[in-house]
Amino acid sequence: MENHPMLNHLETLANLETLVRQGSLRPLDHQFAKFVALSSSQPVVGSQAEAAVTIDPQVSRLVTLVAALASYELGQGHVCLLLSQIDTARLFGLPSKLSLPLLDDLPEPHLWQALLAQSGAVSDGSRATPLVMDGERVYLNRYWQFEQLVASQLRLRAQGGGNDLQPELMASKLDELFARDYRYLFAALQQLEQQGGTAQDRQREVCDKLDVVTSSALDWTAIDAALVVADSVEALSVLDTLVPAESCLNWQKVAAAVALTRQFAVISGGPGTGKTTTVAKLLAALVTQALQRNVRDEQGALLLPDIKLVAPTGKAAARLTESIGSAVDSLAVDDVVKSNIPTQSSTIHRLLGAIPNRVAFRHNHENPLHLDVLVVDEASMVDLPMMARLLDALPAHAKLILLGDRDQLASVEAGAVLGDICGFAEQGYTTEQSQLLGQLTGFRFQQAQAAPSAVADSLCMLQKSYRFHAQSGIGQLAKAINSGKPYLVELVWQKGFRDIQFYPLGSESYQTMITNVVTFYSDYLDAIAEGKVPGDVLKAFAQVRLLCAVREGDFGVTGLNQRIERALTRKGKIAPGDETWYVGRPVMISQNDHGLGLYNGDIGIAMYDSEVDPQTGNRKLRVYFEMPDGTIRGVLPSRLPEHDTVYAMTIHKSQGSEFADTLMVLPPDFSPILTRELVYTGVTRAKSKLYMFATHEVLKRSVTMRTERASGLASLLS
Ligand SMILES: Nc1ncnc2c1ncn2[C@@H]1O[C@H](COP(=O)(O)OP(=O)(O)OP(=O)(O)O)[C@@H](O)[C@H]1O
Repeated sequence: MENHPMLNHLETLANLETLVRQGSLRPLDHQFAKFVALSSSQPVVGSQAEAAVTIDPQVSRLVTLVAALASYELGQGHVCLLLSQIDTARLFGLPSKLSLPLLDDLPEPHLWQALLAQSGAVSDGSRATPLVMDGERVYLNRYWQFEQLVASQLRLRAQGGGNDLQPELMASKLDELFARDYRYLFAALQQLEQQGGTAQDRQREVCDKLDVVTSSALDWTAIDAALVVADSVEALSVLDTLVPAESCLNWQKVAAAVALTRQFAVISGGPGTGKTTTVAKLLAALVTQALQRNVRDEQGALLLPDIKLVAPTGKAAARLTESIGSAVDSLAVDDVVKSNIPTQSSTIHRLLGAIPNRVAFRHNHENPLHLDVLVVDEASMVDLPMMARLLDALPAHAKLILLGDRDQLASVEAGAVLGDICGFAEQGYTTEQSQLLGQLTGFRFQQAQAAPSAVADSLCMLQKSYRFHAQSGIGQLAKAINSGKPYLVELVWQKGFRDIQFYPLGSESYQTMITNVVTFYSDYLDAIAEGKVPGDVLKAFAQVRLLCAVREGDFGVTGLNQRIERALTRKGKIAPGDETWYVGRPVMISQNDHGLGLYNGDIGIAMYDSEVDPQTGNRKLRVYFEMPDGTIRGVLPSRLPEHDTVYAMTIHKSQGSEFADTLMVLPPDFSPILTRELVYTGVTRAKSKLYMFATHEVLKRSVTMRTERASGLASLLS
């Protein structure tokens, strides 16, 4: 009886159940372990295990624990459990006195692989088992399948796509679209003249504005002589010969060329590096190519690419609609080209056809999407399951372009798809791709040292920010944070940039933070009081946000929301009384409601309806939202899906948004949630001004901590 397998399952399960009761484990993890424990009692049919081991109690005990661990890791954002990285003293993040007894008579983790292979609940993916083991990685079966699908689709699409490319036509189109614009250089030179800039300063501006890469090969005496006499933008065109195209490298042009040559491309870059501008030009090139090809369908209609634009959240989709709209507007191309580039974006959920109360979507490989080109913005927010569903629904011929910032936080749910893909960016291009890109752009490329990954030819990283110039503290701070070197971050604060302000955390600065927030939020509340339309009120609210790293406590979203609410009430800006709902209450949706078209992360503000209800003679309080297409919708509070007050929000939830004034607070005690990616994401939400409230110590430690997400995607793509 002592070695009875069920007794052992039960023992492990009982331990796991205790952890659930203590709040250390999710009920879901326990349930999954229970399910796996049952499956594990089925030996592998026809295997050696069936004959020799049948149901080894140690195996079933181990597989039960591993199932709970894999499920727990998934909850932490990891796609799989890495057996080699199991810390026996900290299972489920527990202290060692609780962790070690869970292992009891189990062997050291380096022996687990062999034991797990004997379980009926584990396979290499060739059988329908709840767990899949791939080397040292253990997956929940569905997640293994998602990863396989994403990897195989990306590998496939990264190979081709340039077959119908017309290199000469596209090369001249790219030359036109990415032609040098001397206006920026002229403006910079004028500013330098006012400041008494030197020849060295002028040289720096030329290198920066014209993307010079081989500066030593240029005749700087002749160039400077031309610069000092140039009295107009046109006069700078002498630089066409003095600074020839071969000495420059415009990465935006390269990014567009990469996307022309592949069916799958990634354009990654920090805020304001021109991802949207580049994709607008790329779409113009694709439309031009189709117009010139002049292929018609049976009805005689011209065949033009069906282009769709999407983003993971409603907010991000609304931002994309706005930014691509203005990028397309400012393109120097024919109206017929412009009019065939869509500017309306939607959410990925909407594109895939969300079905209420179901995880499945209307579109999948059996019912693919109708499109030729798909642009996905804010791709760092797309988790592994969503990427898998998107790729599954993408028609075989379609081109997929991912835009995003690889340095931002990974998706809320499991995976770091964009980060994993971009890990190959430093490998360089293959000989074949270097030649093709050279033909398309006129630039010369260094070829990859070794055989690069299957996706390396699909990647382009944009480095130069057009939003944050050299005098911008936000840009410098973001760069320093990404370097992972705290002393560089410290140096940036010391330089005294006007757009960033650091407040060492303390009771005084805490009060300053609340006072600042109240002053900033007065703008949108005054707009309501002045009877402005909901669209304007939402715009005013979107100018400011307080971002927190954590949810609970005085430095978290919940505590700060209450404090801000009280402070605004004292100021007479809002009047909540005992009511949950009051005029001016801003809320964020935390649960998708497909029927209402409201999604997790959407922000609305409560205001009175402009019309009087004929029955009551009163005006109804509604919560107004901006929809992805830019329209405004008012919803009765009672109809809203789950939501929270949103004067303060987590940095996680702020992804895909930007605010003119961003206040950011880190808790006084360090915790593993505080990472470089978190701080970088928070800082780069600020467009004009950043106010940071933190201790130097916590900020320093956060900058050195990297988010690591276990996954096998990079190895499948290598
Ligand atoms: N090559 C360029 N020369 C001058 N200005 C540029 C260039 N590329 C982009 N810009 C300008 O920089 C700003 C940011 O560009 P864009 O919106 O394309 O960047 P983005 O990377 O998409 O930004 P975000 O991170 O906000 O999505 C815009 O005002 C755009 O007009």
